[in-house]
Amino acid sequence: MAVDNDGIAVVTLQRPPVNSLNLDLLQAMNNTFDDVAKNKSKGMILTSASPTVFSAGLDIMEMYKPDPKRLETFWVTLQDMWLKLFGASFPTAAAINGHAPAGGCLIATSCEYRVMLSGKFTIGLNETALGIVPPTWIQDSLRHTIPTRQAEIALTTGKMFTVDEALKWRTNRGAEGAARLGPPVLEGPQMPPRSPDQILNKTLKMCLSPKMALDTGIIKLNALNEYLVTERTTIVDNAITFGIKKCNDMDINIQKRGRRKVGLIDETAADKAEAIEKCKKFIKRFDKIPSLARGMTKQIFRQEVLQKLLTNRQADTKQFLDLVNQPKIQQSLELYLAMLKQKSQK
Ligand SMILES: CCCCCC/C=C\CC(=O)SCCNC(=O)CCNC(=O)[C@H](O)C(C)(C)COP(=O)(O)OP(=O)(O)OC[C@H]1O[C@@H](n2cnc3c(N)ncnc32)[C@H](O)[C@@H]1OP(=O)(O)O
Repeated sequence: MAVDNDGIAVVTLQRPPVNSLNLDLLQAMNNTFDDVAKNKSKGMILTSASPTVFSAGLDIMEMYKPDPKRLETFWVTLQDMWLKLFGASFPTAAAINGHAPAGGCLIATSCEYRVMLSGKFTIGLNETALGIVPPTWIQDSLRHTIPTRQAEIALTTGKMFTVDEALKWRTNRGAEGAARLGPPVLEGPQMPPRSPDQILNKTLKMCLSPKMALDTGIIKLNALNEYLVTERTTIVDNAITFGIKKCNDMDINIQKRGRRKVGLIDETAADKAEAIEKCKKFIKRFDKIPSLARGMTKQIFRQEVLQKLLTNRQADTKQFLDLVNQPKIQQSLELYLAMLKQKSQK
C-alpha cells in the first residue's frame, strides 16, 4: 500500500503470475483494508502489479482436492474480504489494468468506481461457464453495478465483457460530432445570429416556398447547418431517447444493436498511471462532502445486500463446502486446471 500526498491509498495486488486469490492474499487484503480504515485515508484505489491481469479470481488450487479446514477458512476469509470492501465507508475505486475474471470482477464490482485499461482485456463473472454457481452475494455485487436484466443474462451465460462492451453508455459526442458537421458548407453570405427555433422555422418556410433565390437558399442552408452544429447534442440525445423508447415498445434488444453499453466499468484509460489518476479524480469528488454523511449514506445504500450475507453466513459457507466437495465439481476443476496449464505451456 502507498499513500499519496492527498491521503489516497493505492493498494497493489502482487501475487504473480496472475494475482489468483488464495488464503494468504485474501488475509493480506483484509489486513490492508483494516489499515486504510484505521489511517483515515481519503479513499482507496485497488490495482495490480501485473501488466496484463488485475486478478484471475479465486485460486482454483484452494478448491481442488482441498484440506477441509483450510477450505472453510478460505471461504470465510473471502466473505470477510467482500464485507470489508463492499461495505467500506471510505471511497473505493479499481484501476483495472488487465483481465478481471470471476473473483477479479468481484473485487472490481465491490468498489464504487472502475477505470479499465483499453485493450484486449476482459471482465465478468464467468462461473456458470465453468460449471460453478456464484453465491447470492457475488451475484448481488454485479446486480448492484449493472441493470438487473443485463446482470441475469451475464451471470447465466458466464459472459466475459470486452472493455468496450463493459463501458457505460454515453450519448454525448458533442465536440467530436460538431467537428464532423463542421463550419458552414457553402461559400456565400451568412445570416445574422438568431435563436435556433427562429432559424429552423424560417428555413422551413423558405424551403416550402416554390420561388427561392439561390443566394437565399445558401443563407438558409448555412443557417440550418449552424442550428445542427449548435444544437447537435440535444438533437442526438432526443433522437436516442425516442429510439430507445421505440425499441423497448417493440421489445428489441438495444444492446445487440451496438448502441447500448452495460456500465460495468465507468471509464477507460490508456495506461495504469492514467487509470489511477482517473480513480483519484473520482475520490476527490468527495473532498467537500462530510465523510461521515458520505460513508453512512453508502452503507445504507449497500446495507440490504451486506445484511443478506451477514444473516446467512453459515448457510453460505456450508453451501460452498458442499458444492466444492461434489465429485462433479472436483472433476470440472481438474479439467479447468488442465486446460489452463495446457494454455500456459503453448
Ligand atoms: C466451487 C464453487 C465456487 C463458488 C465461488 C465462485 C466464485 C468465484 C470463482 C472463481 O473466481 S474461480 C476462478 C475463475 N478464474 C478464471 O476462470 C480465470 C482463469 N485464468 C485465466 O483465464 C488466465 O489465466 C488469465 C487470467 C486470462 C491470464 O492469462 P495469462 O495468459 O496471462 O496467464 P496463464 O498462462 O493463463 O496463467 C498463468 C498461470 O496461472 C495459473 N492460473 C491462472 N488462473 C488461475 C486461477 N484462477 N487459479 C489458479 N491458477 C491459475 C495458470 O494455470 C498458469 O499456471 P502455470 O501453468 O504457469 O503453472
